[in-house]
Amino acid sequence: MVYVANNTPDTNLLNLFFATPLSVSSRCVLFVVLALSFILPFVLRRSLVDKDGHPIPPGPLLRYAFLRRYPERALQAWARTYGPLFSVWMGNQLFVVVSDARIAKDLLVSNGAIFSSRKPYFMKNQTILRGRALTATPYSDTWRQHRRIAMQLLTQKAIQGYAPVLDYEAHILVRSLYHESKMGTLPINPAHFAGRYALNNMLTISFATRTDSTLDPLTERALALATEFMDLTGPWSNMVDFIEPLQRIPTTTRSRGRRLHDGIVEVYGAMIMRVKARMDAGEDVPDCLVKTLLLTQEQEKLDWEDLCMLSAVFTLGGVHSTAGVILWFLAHISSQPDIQAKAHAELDTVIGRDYWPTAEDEQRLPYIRAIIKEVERAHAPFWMATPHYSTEDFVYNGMYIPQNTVVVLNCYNIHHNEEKYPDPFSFNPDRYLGNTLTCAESSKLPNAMDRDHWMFGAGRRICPGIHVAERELWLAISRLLWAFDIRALPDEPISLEEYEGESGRTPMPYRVMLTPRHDRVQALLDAEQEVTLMKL
Ligand code: HEM
Repeated sequence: MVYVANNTPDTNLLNLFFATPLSVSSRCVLFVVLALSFILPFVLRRSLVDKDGHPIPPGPLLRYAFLRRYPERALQAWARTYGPLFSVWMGNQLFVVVSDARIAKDLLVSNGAIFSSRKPYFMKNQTILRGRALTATPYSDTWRQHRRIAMQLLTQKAIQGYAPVLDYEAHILVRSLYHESKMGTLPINPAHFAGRYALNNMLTISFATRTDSTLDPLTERALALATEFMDLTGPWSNMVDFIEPLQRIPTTTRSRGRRLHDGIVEVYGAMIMRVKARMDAGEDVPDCLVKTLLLTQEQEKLDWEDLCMLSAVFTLGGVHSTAGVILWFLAHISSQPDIQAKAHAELDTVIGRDYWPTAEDEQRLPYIRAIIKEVERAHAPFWMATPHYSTEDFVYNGMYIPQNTVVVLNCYNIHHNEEKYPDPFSFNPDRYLGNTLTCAESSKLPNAMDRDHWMFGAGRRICPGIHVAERELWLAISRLLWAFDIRALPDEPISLEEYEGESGRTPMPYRVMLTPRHDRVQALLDAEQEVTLMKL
């Protein structure tokens, strides 16, 4: 299994000192640099004001080099102390943390022209993605051009074109879980299945292909790259991102980043060449991202790295995130028999047992929709979205946000706001009953407090995969509920607090029992077989 995260970023000073091959003098220099980063009093906090004397938002005095595991806990504690807009220094970088929906809208949406860039993070954006792949591209004409190209495949209309594929993959997901768990008689770890589901959807959209088993080497390789990406790209888990001298020494993290870059180019480069070979041979390759990229490469002036990174980004961004929500759903619902009973009652009344939910049934199943939105709120896979970066000085409510500040959307706090979500730590789908909007529609509401949640980020950088992700989640979750009674094992409690991953979060490995709810399940599942579209 490769879906288990390998969490060893350079978040540990001792690692850095003892695991890195350095001379004594280099160690001394490193020590001084680190000591300065940690100990220096924070003159800057007091002296950093704009020309009119506005101070930066309040925040902790100590300068942090990085935040350890579960940074949302520190952010929540600081938000309580310093308020919904506070600042914190990480090494040499000023962060402003937004913990309130209204402020998020004011800054990231209404002032999107200023708050839509990306910090040139050493690990993610310079070493791994080389400033490409949309998510690493600064707010610029290049970003606009790449986003336009990507969006051609991701609009509501475009996804209608491959709706049958999404439907089929959801079928295969439930079918594989059913058969691999020996018709629900054995406990099963759903991670690899959810991963392959999301992976196949992204492979179809990007490369017009799919994997045909969890043992397929491409499944292993692509999921491993996506896992490594999530582990290496936390917004503040890598010290090397914030202490520049460290970028010049050969740390383990730096080598992992370079290897990951090379792995992405190797794997996705080879897949691009396969699509090209099919097109050159006159095959009518179905519409997909790579076909679009190859057909427009000259006109759009895309180089080889652009092709590799753009074709990889759907898989890097759209696999662990979507699979993560499915895994959080199963983890949570497996100990919620009452909620399942209500969901099953709705399914039996509206859909019946001869067939299962399709994309068209969404508005007819309000309780299932509400469960999905509640999972997205309570278990968003990114508690801090992807940080934005300011490109101009800005003053907000008397607080100065200098140019080149990292702006973090603190979804954890926003999703646990008492005013918007009473009793926020309880899992209560009822809070979303009556909400008929998609996440994309909700993100455009004028009143920030009316929005369903912020799982897909905000403003001009909002996740471009929002439509396809919503469709995937709907099909997978509504069908898992239709097919199974989902139960945790009495002696294997599932943690809803701990997780793996530094940027995207997935639950710690767990097993559940998936017991078929009725005797129509097998017949329906066996109506489809696994197919191979193209062997890579
Ligand atoms: C449940 C699933 C998903 C979640 C929770 C999610 C979440 C996010 C978030 C929080 C961001 C950052 C937004 C911001 O900067 O404000 C983002 C960006 C992005 N997502 Fe997703 N995403 C998901 C699925 C997908 C899928 C399926 C795709 C591809 C088809 C995708 C592609 C991207 C890309 C390319 C970006 C970078 C956009 C940019 O910087 O302009 N995501 N996503």
